[in-house]
Amino acid sequence: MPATRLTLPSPAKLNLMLHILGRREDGYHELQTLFQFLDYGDEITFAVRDDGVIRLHTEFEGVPHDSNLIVKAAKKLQEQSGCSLGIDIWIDKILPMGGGIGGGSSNAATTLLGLNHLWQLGWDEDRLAALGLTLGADVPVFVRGHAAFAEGVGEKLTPVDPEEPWYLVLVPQVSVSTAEIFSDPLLTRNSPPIKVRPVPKGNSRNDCLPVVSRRYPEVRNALNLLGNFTEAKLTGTGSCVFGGFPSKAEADKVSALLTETLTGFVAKGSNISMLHRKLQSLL
Ligand SMILES: C[C@](O)(CO)[C@H](O)COP(=O)(O)OP(=O)(O)OC[C@H]1O[C@@H](n2ccc(N)nc2=O)[C@H](O)[C@@H]1O
Ligand SMILES: Nc1ncnc2c1ncn2[C@@H]1O[C@H](COP(=O)(O)OP(=O)(O)OP(=O)(O)O)[C@@H](O)[C@H]1O
Repeated sequence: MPATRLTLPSPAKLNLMLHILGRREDGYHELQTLFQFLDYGDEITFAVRDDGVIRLHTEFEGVPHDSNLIVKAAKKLQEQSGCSLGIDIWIDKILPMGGGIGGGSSNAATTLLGLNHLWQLGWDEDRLAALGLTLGADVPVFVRGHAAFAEGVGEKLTPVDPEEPWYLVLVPQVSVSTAEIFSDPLLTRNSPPIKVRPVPKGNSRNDCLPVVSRRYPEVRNALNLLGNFTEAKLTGTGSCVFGGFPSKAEADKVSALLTETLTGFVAKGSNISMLHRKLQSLL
């Protein structure tokens, strides 16, 4: 009997560097970025229904049911596969929204992979990643599940295996709109493309940082505080700020000092996403 119920992780990502090379005619930006996953994220439970209805039972503040990327992903997959089954969905949401750690994109990817499994569609990763890209630039890397150097708008992925340190991630209490940052006239849009592989050390800057820290004092403050202990970086368009440590104990020590005034968490960097590790264990 095939499974009819499944709980899957939906991990966060970090952008270890992010360079903006230019702007395309459709307004999207050409990037070079390095994605790594965190062993930290949401958990989504799926239960098959046979009446074709797609229902997300967990409410999101400020996100209507049909605008939720989980529901959008499920509906697109149902439409494009012609599947007559439906799904009940619940999520244990811990990832901040608008934090630059890819929560919405990750939820969409977990939904695509979870439903492909439960509905027994047999879609391969290429097809799921292509559908994912229509939902968001960050969805394909979560579908693939391997740390990657990304180009294009984030969809041309080359798997990489950077070090996997422990990270302290600070979560300033502001939601940053990705579209707002990408439309700022002061954004650097002319970084030279890196042509050498693997990406040489010294390229770890994030071109969004100056614009984000100018607009959001909370982010600037987090960067300054964490910068007293380690190199403090911005992920995506923020708001989250992170720094790497060689051990959990060291990350915990700094966390204990900083999280008196700021929210944050400690998590291990991972080159294979926990979603893929879980799916592998089901086979
Ligand atoms: C900046 C990153 O977080 C790096 O990981 C992502 O590229 C953003 O990915 P995402 O949140 O999935 O972004 P999308 O939902 O596709 O796009 C949100 C908005 O950001 C802008 N956008 C996004 C990605 C990109 N390469 N160029 C852009 O200009 C567009 O205005 C778009 O309307
Ligand atoms: N399932 C979802 N989880 C989170 N946000 C969602 C979801 N569905 C729709 N959204 C909308 O998408 C917006 C961006 O959410 P998300 O958490 O992906 O931001 P982010 O971490 O900055 O992403 P990225 O790094 O990909 O730019 C939210 O503010 C919310 O309005």
